[in-house]
Amino acid sequence: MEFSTTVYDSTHHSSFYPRESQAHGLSVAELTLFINRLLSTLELEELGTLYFQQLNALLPVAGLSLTDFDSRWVFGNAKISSTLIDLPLQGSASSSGEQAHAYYYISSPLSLSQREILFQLHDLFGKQAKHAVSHLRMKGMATKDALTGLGNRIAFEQSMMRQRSWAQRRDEPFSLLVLDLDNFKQVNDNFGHSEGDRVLAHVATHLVNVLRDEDEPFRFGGDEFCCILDCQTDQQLSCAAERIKTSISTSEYLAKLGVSCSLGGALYRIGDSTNSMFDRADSALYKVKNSGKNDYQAA
Ligand SMILES: Nc1nc2c(ncn2[C@@H]2O[C@H](COP(=O)(O)OP(=O)(O)OP(=O)(O)O)[C@@H](O)[C@H]2O)c(=O)[nH]1
Repeated sequence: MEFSTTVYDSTHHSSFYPRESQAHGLSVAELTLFINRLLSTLELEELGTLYFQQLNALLPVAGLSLTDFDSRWVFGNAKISSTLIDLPLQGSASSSGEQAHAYYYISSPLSLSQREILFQLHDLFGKQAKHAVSHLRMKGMATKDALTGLGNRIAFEQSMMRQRSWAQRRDEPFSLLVLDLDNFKQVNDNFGHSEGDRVLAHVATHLVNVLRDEDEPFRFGGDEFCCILDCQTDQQLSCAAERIKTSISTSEYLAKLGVSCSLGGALYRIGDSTNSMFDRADSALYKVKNSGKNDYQAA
């Protein structure tokens, strides 16, 4: 079987590809692993899973199986040879606008009818995959705050539901921090709304940078943010809060505008609803607000 090196060179993901010497006779498991790794970098796992699962299930109907092909997805253009079928996947453009293709390297000649079946299956599942991608994009838009890129209130509610059910099953608490900016209104009043927007985006970047991967920041609304944290004790929660406070208070940009932050935190208690946990953290926050701001209190 011949491999076109142009295909390898034309991708941005060459490190994910099996070396040429390994590329013959890939097992379905290896192929799936490889596809999943590639797709996970493109944030299109669902698309790939849907497409290949369904295609895989139906290929035997046509007397074919994935072991007949060395199939892979790449972005960009590739040269098509007699040993290659290139099927662009509609609606799968990457963020840079390139489209995903499924390439089938054919180890043995296909009959015309086999090719025809492959094209039809691709067409059918490609369309479904396209819908899946649109759905994911819409879901992303519905749960993201457009200004900061953080999860919005809907995402917060969803995440709290997951965390609470996990905490109940595992009997492991988690934590919630509520953060409200101090003196934010004066930025809008003195420098305009767009400067205020810049401050909100700046704070969001600080949260993303300072939190661990397993912790999640959200914009709750206005100048209020929430963080769901993998902290299981008051001490861990207080450490995380201090890290955030230090990060915000050492920003020269925010200091120049006179903006700091107040924080309230609550640890999950068995039987807590999202509201009861939020209310505890929020009352701690308002105690801080009423006693001079720019500090942290636990509930
Ligand atoms: N620029 C901008 N401002 C917003 C946005 N959403 C809410 N605001 C403004 O944020 C301000 C929030 O008010 P407060 O929290 O009372 O203001 P503050 O000065 O931080 O008050 P303290 O919390 O007591 O320090 C209001 O002026 C809102 O108009 C937004 O998306 N962009």
